[in-house]
Amino acid sequence: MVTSHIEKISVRQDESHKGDYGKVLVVAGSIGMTGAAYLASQAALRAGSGLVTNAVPCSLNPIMAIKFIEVMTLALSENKNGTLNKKSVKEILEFSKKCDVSIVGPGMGRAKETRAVIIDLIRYLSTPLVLDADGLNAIEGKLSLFKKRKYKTVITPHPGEMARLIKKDVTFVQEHRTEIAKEIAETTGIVVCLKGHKTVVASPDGELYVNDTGNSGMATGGTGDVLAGIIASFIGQGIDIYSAVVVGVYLHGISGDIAAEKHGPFSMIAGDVIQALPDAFKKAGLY
Ligand SMILES: NC(=O)C1=CN([C@@H]2O[C@H](COP(=O)(O)OP(=O)(O)OC[C@H]3O[C@@H](n4cnc5c(N)ncnc54)[C@H](OP(=O)(O)O)[C@@H]3O)[C@@H](O)[C@H]2O)[C@@H](O)CC1
Ligand SMILES: Nc1ncnc2c1ncn2[C@@H]1O[C@H](COP(=O)(O)OP(=O)(O)O)[C@@H](O)[C@H]1O
Repeated sequence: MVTSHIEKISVRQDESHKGDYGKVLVVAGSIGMTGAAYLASQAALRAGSGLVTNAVPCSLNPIMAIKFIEVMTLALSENKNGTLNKKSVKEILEFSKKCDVSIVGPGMGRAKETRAVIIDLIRYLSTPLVLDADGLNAIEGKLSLFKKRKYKTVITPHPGEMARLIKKDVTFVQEHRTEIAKEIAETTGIVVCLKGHKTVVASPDGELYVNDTGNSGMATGGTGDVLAGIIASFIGQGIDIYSAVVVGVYLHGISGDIAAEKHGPFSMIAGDVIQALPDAFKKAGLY
C-alpha cells in the first residue's frame, strides 16, 4: 500500500538542479525553542529539498545562522518582547512567493501576538501548508478557518494538540483516533495526520492510512518537528499532499527504527532520526 505512494517520488535526474527539488519555508522557533526550528529545517534538507529557509524573529537570527550551514535564514520583524509582529506577516507572505511549501508552527510558542500572526498566515499563505505544534495551538476550536483556505494543507497534531483543537480531552482523542481524523479531513478539506503510536493519516476524499513503523524511542522531544520537515520536503518535491504525508510518516518511522537499533530506545534523540534518514531512504529503494 505504501509502495504506490513511494513510487510517486521522482528518481533524481542527471539534468536537474536544486530548483527542481523544492524550496521550503520554515516559520518556526522562538526564545527557548530554537531547536524545533533547527530540527524541522534540517529534516527537510535531509529528505531531499533543494533549498530551505528558516524564518525567525530577528533577535534569534544570529543564533540560527550559527546553528545552520546549508539552511538559510530570514530575519523577521518582532515586538520588544521578541514575539513576531504584524509587519512580519507581510515579510513572510512576500518571501513565500518564491517557495513551494511552508511549515508554520514548530517551537513558535503561544504568545498572543504570535497567535495573531499564525492566524493571518493560515488565511493568506498561498503555498501548500504544513501546520504543526504551536501553529495548531493558535487555533483552538477554530477548524472553520480551514474551510476558507483555498490551498493544500496538512495538520500534524499529537493527541494533546488534537484535544485542544477540537476542545475534547486526550482520552477522547485516543479512543476515537480514526473517526476524528476522517471527520476533520472530510469536513474541512485538509489532510489530517494524527501522530502517536500508529499515526493515522486521513484525506478529504476518505482515504485512510494507519502507520506501523516507528517505536517508543521516538517519544522524545523534537521528533514531531522532524516529521513536519520531512512531510514538507516531499510536498515541495511535487507529489500530491496525501502521498507526501503517508510517505513522510512511513519513512520517519523507519528512520526512528534505524535510530533505535543504533542508539537504543532509551538513548536515541530527535537528531538521530534525521541522521538515520539516508539509510531509511535506501531501505525504501529511494537512492
Ligand atoms: N528543542 C525544541 O525546541 C523543542 C520544541 N518543542 C516545541 O515545544 C512546543 C510545545 O510542544 P509539546 O508537545 O512539548 O507540548 P504540548 O503541546 O503542551 O503537548 C503536551 C500535551 O500533549 C499530550 N500528548 C502529547 N503526545 C501525546 C501522546 N502521544 N499521547 C497522549 N498525549 C500526548 C501531553 O500529555 P501528558 O504529557 O500530560 O501525558 C500534554 O498534555 C511545540 O511548539 C514544539 O514544536 C518540542 O517539539 C520539543 C523540542
Ligand atoms: N510509541 C511510539 N510509537 C511510534 N511512534 C511514536 C511513538 N511515540 C512518538 N512517536 C512519534 O514521534 C513523533 C512525536 O511527535 P510530537 O509528539 O509532536 O513531539 P515533539 O513535539 O516533541 O516534536 C510523532 O511522529 C509520533 O508519531
